[in-house]
Amino acid sequence: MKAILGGTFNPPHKGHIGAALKAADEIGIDRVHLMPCKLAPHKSVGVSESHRVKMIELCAHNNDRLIPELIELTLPSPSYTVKTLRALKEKSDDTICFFIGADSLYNLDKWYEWEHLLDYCHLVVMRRDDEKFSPPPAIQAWLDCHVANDINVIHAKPAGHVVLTNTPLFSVSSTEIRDVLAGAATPEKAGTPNSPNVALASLWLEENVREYISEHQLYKS
Ligand SMILES: Nc1ncnc2c1ncn2[C@@H]1O[C@H](COP(=O)(O)OP(=O)(O)OP(=O)(O)O)[C@@H](O)[C@H]1O
Ligand SMILES: O=C(O)c1ccc[n+]([C@@H]2O[C@H](COP(=O)([O-])O)[C@@H](O)[C@H]2O)c1
Repeated sequence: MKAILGGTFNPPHKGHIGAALKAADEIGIDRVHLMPCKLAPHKSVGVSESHRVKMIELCAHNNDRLIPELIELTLPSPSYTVKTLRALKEKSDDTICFFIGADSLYNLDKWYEWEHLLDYCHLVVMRRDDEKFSPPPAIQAWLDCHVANDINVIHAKPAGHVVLTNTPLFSVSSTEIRDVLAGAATPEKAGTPNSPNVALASLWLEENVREYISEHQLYKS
């Protein structure tokens, strides 16, 4: 069984890693593959693919439960997940558990051929915010048909189910980190080592990722 967290990872942060490892614990999988997209379908990305890959490799270097999965960089863009899953299935028959945050789940019906996602994988949903779990009606109706009430089902079946995990909340996003780093870069907002801005980036970034960002002057406004 292969667990995959797809993302833009611009930059990767401890929210991605913490939530994914807790979700993996919950479903009884040891390792999580971090899969950077080539071009996110609904986002513009200001940082090069090679920087995003390097930052993922640095995260994997820190924790042997994390493995980079770079298949989307070899596929045409944009990175539509259903196409990626098909490509993965051509390479290996492994059962795939595709991890997404609850915010991604809420928008799932906007994804390319979204109703076919479960032909190729189980979806594992990580909690993302404080609010009550409240997907829009179309997604809720779809969940009613596919949610696995017993976790063992994803070990017994090759695809077709959604697991709603109970992962702890990691209240951070790449957007917040980018904003903080861009703000800290301007003279009038320049952070001191004790400022909340710098503290937030230090708190949520892996140390070697923070060093990499600083060395390559990423996210400066
Ligand atoms: N703090 C978090 N807790 C749980 N899931 C998360 C968290 N951050 C990101 N994810 C999930 O990880 C996947 C990849 O996220 P992504 O790389 O877009 O990060 P992001 O922080 O949401 O980025 P951005 O702020 O740029 O939109 C998505 O499915 C997203 O929902
Ligand atoms: O397939 C799609 O249409 C689709 C639309 C939005 C996001 N995704 C995938 O979802 C994952 C998280 O995306 P994002 O934009 O939150 O970084 C990443 O692997 C994207 O390729 C996929």
